[in-house]
Amino acid sequence: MPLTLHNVSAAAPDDPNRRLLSDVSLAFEDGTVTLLVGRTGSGKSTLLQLLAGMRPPSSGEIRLNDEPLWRRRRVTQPLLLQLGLTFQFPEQQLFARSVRQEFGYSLRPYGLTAMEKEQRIQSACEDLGLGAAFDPDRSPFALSGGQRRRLALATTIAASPDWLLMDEPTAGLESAAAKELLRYVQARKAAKGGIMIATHDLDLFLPLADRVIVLDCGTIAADGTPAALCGNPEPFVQAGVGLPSCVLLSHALARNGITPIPEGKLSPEDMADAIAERLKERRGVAINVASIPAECPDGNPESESKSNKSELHAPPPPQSQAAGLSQEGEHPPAAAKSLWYRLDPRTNWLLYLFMVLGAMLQSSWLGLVCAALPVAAVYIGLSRSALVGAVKILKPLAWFMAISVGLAGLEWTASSGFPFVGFSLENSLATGLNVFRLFLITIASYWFAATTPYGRMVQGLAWGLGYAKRLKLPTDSFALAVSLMFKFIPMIVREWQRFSDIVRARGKAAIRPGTVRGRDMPALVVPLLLALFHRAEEMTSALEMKKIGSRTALLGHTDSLRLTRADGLAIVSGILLLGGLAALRG
Ligand SMILES: Nc1ncnc2c1ncn2[C@@H]1O[C@H](COP(=O)(O)OP(=O)(O)OP(=O)(O)O)[C@@H](O)[C@H]1O
Repeated sequence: MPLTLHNVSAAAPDDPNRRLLSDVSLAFEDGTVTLLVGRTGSGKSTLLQLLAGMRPPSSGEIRLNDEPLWRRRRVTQPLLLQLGLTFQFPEQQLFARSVRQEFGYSLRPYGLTAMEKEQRIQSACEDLGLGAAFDPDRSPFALSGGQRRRLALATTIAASPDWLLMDEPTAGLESAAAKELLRYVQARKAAKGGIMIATHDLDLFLPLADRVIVLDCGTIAADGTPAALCGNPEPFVQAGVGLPSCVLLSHALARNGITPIPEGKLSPEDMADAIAERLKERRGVAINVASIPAECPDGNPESESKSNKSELHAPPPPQSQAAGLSQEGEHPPAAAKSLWYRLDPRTNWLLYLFMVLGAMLQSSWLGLVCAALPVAAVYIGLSRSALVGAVKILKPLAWFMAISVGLAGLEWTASSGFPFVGFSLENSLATGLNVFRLFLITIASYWFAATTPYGRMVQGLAWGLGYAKRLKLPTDSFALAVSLMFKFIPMIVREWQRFSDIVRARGKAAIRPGTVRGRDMPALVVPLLLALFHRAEEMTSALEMKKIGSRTALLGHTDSLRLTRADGLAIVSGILLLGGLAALRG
């Protein structure tokens, strides 16, 4: 049952013109272990997610057992059941009250009997060396970090998918646990389907891999057996992966006059045997060390100097990758050409405050509808990803609004001893007015967070607070709270996206990407909240540290702030609109 990609490309969700993968054609055969290697941001996770049916390709086709994976923007459940994806930091996906329930969630789509489930759990725990230490009724949160990581991997392994796709499975695993995983991969090789591992840990996985695919800027830079690539390791160097230890050792031995280790000796044990063999030969034959050039690994001075050169002059990371490495939220998306992204942050602050004040001032529905118009207008020209993020935040808020308005209208009366439920439109509308105001303020806040990179936001704030400081007002704590709040809003959207991908992969729901089933909500919300608490804690400490280090560091520098004509126009329009809204209230 081969898994194939034909001319597959993938675009960035926030910019259809930015390609994360370009024209990739690959075929994966049963019984193979394939490594995906490449520097960070080269597209390994993107490729795994495409193969797992997590996101559709922007062009090209993916087929499993000769059937197209995607039909009408969905992957059918029978195909999804054959694919198992483990994410980076898998321990963050845990949510259930017990280890057994955690497995239960991952196994539910497979319709197994209770006994089959129990066997799968036992076997997956043993496979990952969790056996004896593991009580299925224990809370997963009572486990150590490494055990949680293994448990999360075990939940996918227990489902026994034909194609097991693992993203950095050994990151953060202790060496013994990594060896258990290695043993599992080795043992599973004979089963139907195959295994794909995106990894930076070449040394660990090379000896058992059948194939290595080197990715560079979303394209296939090399595709071959480990032995062939170690024999000609230039693609590793070109793609910024670095040379595996077996190649480095071979080079070092050659420099010391020991003939390079034959191809295919990739594990420490095999290399040790080969070295012992060479040393035995050496005792018999006197080797003229001086005849081997000092810089030459394989007797070919050209290849070494070439490889050294490329190591020293590795190509700079491509733009797309540089973007991937940049600070979260520090740069607007590439597609972001609209006016809002180009304004000075002080203008964005003012427009945001005008929108909030405009909404706060209104006490009638007519006033609120008028206040909603400029809030809607500023969304014109936002990038696609910003709009998608806004919908994600606003949808649950709209539900909350509808439910609150409905509940607020309910009236309980006890006439003739019977409880009677009535409905007061007046009460309902009064609540609706307040909730709608909150809705507008949230939309305005999201607009501000989406259009103003965090660093610029802080600069704008610093400028304003500079004046407050002169009046001896306590500005630092205020700055800290505001900075945290605005850094947090886009982070919620990103984390929601990440965890909704994880529950889709675990729950095997044949639904469109970006949607989540009601029954998957606990598996989404619990890890999401935990991750957000964790991030909030980290951010608060980091910002506090900055504050302690220097009272002004938190607020940053304001030298790069420049007001342009467009800023002037935007501010004047904002003031006029606010004046109009204030008059409306009067
Ligand atoms: N949801 C997204 N929106 C925009 N860009 C994205 C998104 N996901 C990934 N990218 C970009 O796609 C490129 C490839 O990312 P990917 O995660 O596939 O790389 P990787 O090789 O797995 O990196 P690593 O080794 O760090 O995990 C990066 O430049 C990244 O910034």
